[in-house]
Amino acid sequence: MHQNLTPTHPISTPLVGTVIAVQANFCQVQIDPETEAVGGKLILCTRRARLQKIGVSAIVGDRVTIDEVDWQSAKGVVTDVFPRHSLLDRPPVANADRILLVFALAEPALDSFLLSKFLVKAESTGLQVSLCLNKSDLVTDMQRQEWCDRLSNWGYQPIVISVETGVGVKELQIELDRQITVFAGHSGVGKSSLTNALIPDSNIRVARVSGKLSRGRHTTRHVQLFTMPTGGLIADTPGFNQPDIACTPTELPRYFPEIRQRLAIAHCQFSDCTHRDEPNCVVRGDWERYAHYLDFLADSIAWEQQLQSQPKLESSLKQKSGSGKKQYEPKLDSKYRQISRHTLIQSLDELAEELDVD
Ligand SMILES: Nc1nc2c(ncn2[C@@H]2O[C@H](COP(=O)(O)OP(=O)(O)OP(=O)(O)O)[C@@H](O)[C@H]2O)c(=O)[nH]1
Ligand SMILES: [Zn+2]
Repeated sequence: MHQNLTPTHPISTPLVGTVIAVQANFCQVQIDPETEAVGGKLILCTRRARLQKIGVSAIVGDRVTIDEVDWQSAKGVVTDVFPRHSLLDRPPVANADRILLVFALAEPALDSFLLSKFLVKAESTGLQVSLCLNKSDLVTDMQRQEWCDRLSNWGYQPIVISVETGVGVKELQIELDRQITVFAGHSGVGKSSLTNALIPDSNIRVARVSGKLSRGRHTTRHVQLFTMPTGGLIADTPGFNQPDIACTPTELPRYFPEIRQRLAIAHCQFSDCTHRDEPNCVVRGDWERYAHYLDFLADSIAWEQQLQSQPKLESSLKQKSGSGKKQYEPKLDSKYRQISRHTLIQSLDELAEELDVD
């Protein structure tokens, strides 16, 4: 897969791809891998003026059509942004399929309360949540098994790996095939090591460039998707590292598989049961994370009270109802900022340089 090679025969446009990096009004789009002759190529794009006028912006993960491609310079124009099937706010990622929570079995020691908090935060996105336990080389088989059994009671089947020895890494890569996965987890668990293990040599350059870009002078919050050889895309971002409980007491029970299981087979007497001290509650009981639930319930009550005392914020996404499936339309910018052609070309070239595009 070579970048910036002019195809030997005409390519019919528009082409469809995924936005893998965004900065200001520019984005890098990876053409869908199955596209004939140009699949996998990276095209640096501006947004078509019409999209800019109506304020449609593209974020990382967006599916877009591109046109007016100059194959010599690998530059083009985004002509349309497809509706999103999911939207994460922090980090801003469209169409993510799954959150992969990475924790270490040791160094740092696995803290069940912190893990629980991360899990609740991950569940609150509504995306599929998977748990990956790294550094299996630092624990005995028995310790590993104990954690797996314990987490199975929480409703999770962890994927156990060791980036150090390579155990489980290939299997994880296959598992993440054809999806957009957002990595989350606190510092030191091995997220960066895992990202490097999952990205082949040819992409390491991108990872390094990303580091440079994230320190770049125009950059505020940078997210980038990396392509794995299996075709899956991963985002390793700092956005998830504060697992604060930011949901209402009504929402909280949905984020515990144990509670979901209990409520699937029985009902509490009160439909608005908080599962704390109400009579005939089917949730309250002798299960490991019930204490965590009570703790987070107190946080969620405080969060809701704080929210109610604040002026209502405008929703950051516009939900389209229809076919029964949730869809999110790209949000409209509140302002349309006119950029001079000179600034546009200059910024495009700067971005191209930063992204290391010839
Ligand atoms: N023994 C062992 N050490 C590992 C493994 N994976 C990563 N490490 C080490 O753990 C340390 C932290 O790894 P990083 O990849 O920097 O962790 P991170 O989660 O990206 O941390 P931040 O960059 O701080 O967010 C490094 O010293 C790694 O070499 C593993 O599977 N086994
Ligand atoms: Zn109850």
